[in-house]
Amino acid sequence: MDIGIIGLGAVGLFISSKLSERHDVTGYVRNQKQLNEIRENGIQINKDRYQIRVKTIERLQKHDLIIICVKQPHLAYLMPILNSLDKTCLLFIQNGLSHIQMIQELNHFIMLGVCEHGVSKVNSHQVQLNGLGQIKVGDFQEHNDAKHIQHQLYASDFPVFYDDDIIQTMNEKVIVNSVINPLTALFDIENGQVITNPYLKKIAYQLSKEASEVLEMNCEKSWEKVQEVAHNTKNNVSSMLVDIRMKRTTEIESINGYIVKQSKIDVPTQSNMYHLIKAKEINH
Ligand SMILES: NC(=O)C1=CN([C@@H]2O[C@H](COP(=O)(O)OP(=O)(O)OC[C@H]3O[C@@H](n4cnc5c(N)ncnc54)[C@H](OP(=O)(O)O)[C@@H]3O)[C@@H](O)[C@H]2O)C=CC1
Ligand SMILES: CC(C)(CO)C(=O)C(=O)O
Repeated sequence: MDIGIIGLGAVGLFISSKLSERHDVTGYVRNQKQLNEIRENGIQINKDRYQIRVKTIERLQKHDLIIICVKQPHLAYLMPILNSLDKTCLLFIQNGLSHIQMIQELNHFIMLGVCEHGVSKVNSHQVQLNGLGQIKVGDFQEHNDAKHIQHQLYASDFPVFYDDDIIQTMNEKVIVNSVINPLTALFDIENGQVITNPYLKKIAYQLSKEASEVLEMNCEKSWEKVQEVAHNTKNNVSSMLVDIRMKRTTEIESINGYIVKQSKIDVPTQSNMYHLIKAKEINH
């Protein structure tokens, strides 16, 4: 397949490299320095090197599939650029849920994805794989072809699965992120401490409960999932903590902000997380 990948951060670099083994991959970046470094060094994951074509975003062209791996705050900028392309398949891989509204306006076949790999960016052309997980993809609208595309993307060392209820899976993930991400970002701690510190664990439970009520999910199952992810990724630095450390805008609007906006009931712990992270962002 001819595949374009927008955003060569942790997730984009990882996906581009793995797909480049079987597909024709073009990565799109927004700064010339990163472009030069990838052209010069290729992409490095742990000790392996991969070569892909790389261009700046202004030169985006149509591909059979375009995978969008930028963070939520950067999606709005891409909307007119994507809409100027002839109709094709777009796959959005973001944490959070606020993009669901935005992408409805796109005149393309749209798929959504959930990334469960643990990857962190070492520098502009190098990522570290902390844990091989999987990617789940599903159709956003009816009559799409996510199953067919999933089949083409799948490889045993790069598992991609079809999910016939991707929104449900994204709801489950946003609950986990609404607990782990702000707590780790506020206290500058690794994921595991959210459940090993007894005081934080109480707040974590309250966050999980509020989010589950708003999204009409089973509270106990959600809490089990939060604990499972916190345990399995106990030594990870969450993506929100990475953003806070790098003094970048976080995805709080699309995670806790989304839950607060969706809520018809009072969700004080979720609302507090939202305001505390926004307060930290102001200091950047
Ligand atoms: N990292 C992880 O393990 C996981 C991440 N996710 C989710 O995946 C998404 C991506 O995360 P992650 O890869 O960690 O994020 P990163 O911040 O590492 O990467 C995002 C990349 O997008 C680039 N970018 C932003 N705007 C543009 C643009 N207009 N054109 C081209 N490139 C652009 C950024 O460029 P620049 O460097 O120039 O700013 C950056 O390289 C997020 O929603 C995240 O929550 C989900 C699961 C796990
Ligand atoms: C699951 C978790 C919390 C893993 O770090 C994540 O998705 C993130 O950091 O955004």
